[in-house]
Amino acid sequence: MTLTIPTTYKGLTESTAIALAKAVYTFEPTAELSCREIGDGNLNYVFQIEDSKTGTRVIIKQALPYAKIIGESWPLTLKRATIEANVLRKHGEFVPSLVPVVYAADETLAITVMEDLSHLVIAREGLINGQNFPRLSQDIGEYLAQTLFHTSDYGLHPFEKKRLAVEFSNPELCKITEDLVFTDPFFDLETNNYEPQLQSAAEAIWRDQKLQLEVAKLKKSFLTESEALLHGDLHTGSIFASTTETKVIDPEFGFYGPIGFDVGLFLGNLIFQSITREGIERQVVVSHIEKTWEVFALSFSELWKTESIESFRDTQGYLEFVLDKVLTDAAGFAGCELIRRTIGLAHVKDLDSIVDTEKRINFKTQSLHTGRALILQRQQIGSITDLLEILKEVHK
Ligand SMILES: Nc1ncnc2c1ncn2[C@@H]1O[C@H](COP(=O)(O)OP(=O)(O)O)[C@@H](O)[C@H]1O
Ligand SMILES: CSC[C@H]1O[C@H](OP(=O)(O)O)[C@H](O)[C@@H]1O
Repeated sequence: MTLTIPTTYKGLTESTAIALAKAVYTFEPTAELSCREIGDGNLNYVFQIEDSKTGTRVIIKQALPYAKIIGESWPLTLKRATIEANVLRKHGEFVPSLVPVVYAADETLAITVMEDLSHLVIAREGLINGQNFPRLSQDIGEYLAQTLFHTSDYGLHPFEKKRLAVEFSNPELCKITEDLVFTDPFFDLETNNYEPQLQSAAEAIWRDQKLQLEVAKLKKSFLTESEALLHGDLHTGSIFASTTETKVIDPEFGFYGPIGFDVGLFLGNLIFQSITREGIERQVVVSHIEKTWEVFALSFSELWKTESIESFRDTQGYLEFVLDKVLTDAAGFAGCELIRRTIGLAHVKDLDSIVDTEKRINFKTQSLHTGRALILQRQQIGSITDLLEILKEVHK
C-alpha cells in the first residue's frame, strides 16, 4: 500500500496509523496488522500496531493541537512531538539501552514512530502493585549522569551546547511546568484540585511566606539555569521497567534547564512510594532513593574526571560544589513535585488510588509536609543521608 504523508496536520485513525506504520517500518510481507489506541497520559495519543502473525509491534505517538485531558480549550504546540523525538535521539547517543529506538518522526504530523515496550510495565503501576525493579535506581542514576553530563558545558563545546539549547527551546511546555509545578499550587487558584479535608493544609501553604520565598527561588532556577538537556518530566509514569530492563519515555517537556530538576522529579516520585509503604517494602524504595543519588554522583564524577572539557575541572572543590548544588536543588524540586501532585491540577495514582479515605488524606498530608520540609531545609542537605533523615522525621 502506498502512503501519501499529508502536508498538513491530520489526527491519525487506527487505519491511517497502520498505513503509516507500513510506510516507515519493515514488517513481514505476510503481516496481518491491527491497531489499538493505548495512550493513558495527559497529552497525546499512542497507537500500537501489531502483526498478529509474528507478534511484531511498533508504537506511533501523535501529539494533538491541544492537551488531551483538558480538550480544545487548552491549545498546545505540536512542536512537542519533534522535541520528544529529538530528545530521545540525543539521549540515546549516551544511553542507547535506556531509551526506546526511534524509527521515524514527522514534524507535520507531530508523530514519533518508536520501539514497542509493552513487554515492560510502567514503573509507577508496578511500584503501586508492589513489584520489585532491582535495576531501577542503578539505571536511572546512570541515565541521569550520562544524559546530563554529556549535554552540559562540562562535556560539550560551548557552541554545540548553545546550539542545542536553541534547538530544544520549549517555551509552551515549560510554561505548563512553571504554572503547574512552581506557581499555581502555592496560590489559591481555580486550577488547583484537592479534597475538602486538605483545605486547611492548602491554606497553610498559601499563607507560608518562608515557603513562598524558597519556591520563588526554585522557580527562578528553573526559568534561568540552562545547564543541560533535561528530560523535563522524569516521573515514574515516564519509565518502563522490568526486573532486567529500564527504558525512559515521554521527554516532550525536554529543554535546557537545571540538572537538579530531572534528579529531583524522579526522587520526588519515589518519595510518594516511601510515604505509602511500611516496613521492608518502604526500605526497598528508600534504598532506590539512596542508590539513585549514589550512582548518579559516582558516574557523573567519573565522567568529570575522564571526559570533562572544563578548564577548572581539576580545581579542588569544584566538582563537589557542582554536585552539592545538584543535590540541594533536587531536594527543592522534589518538594515542589510532592506539593503539586497533592493539591495541584495533575495528581499521581500512588496517592489518588488509595481507597481508604482516612489513609489517603493522611498520606497526602504527609506528602505536603515532606514537600515543605525538603524545600525549606534543602540548604542543610549535604548528603543523601541528610535527605533521607528528613523523610524519616516526617514519616514518624
Ligand atoms: N514505546 C512505547 N511502548 C509501549 N507503550 C507505550 C510506549 N510509549 C507510550 N506507551 C503507552 O502509552 C502511555 C502514554 O504514553 P506517554 O508517552 O506517557 O504519553 P503522554 O505524553 O500523553 O503522557 C504509556 O503510559 C504507555 O502505556
Ligand atoms: C495538563 S499537563 C499536566 C501534567 O501532565 C504531564 O505529565 P504526563 O503527560 O507525563 O502525564 C506533566 O507532568 C504535566 O505537568
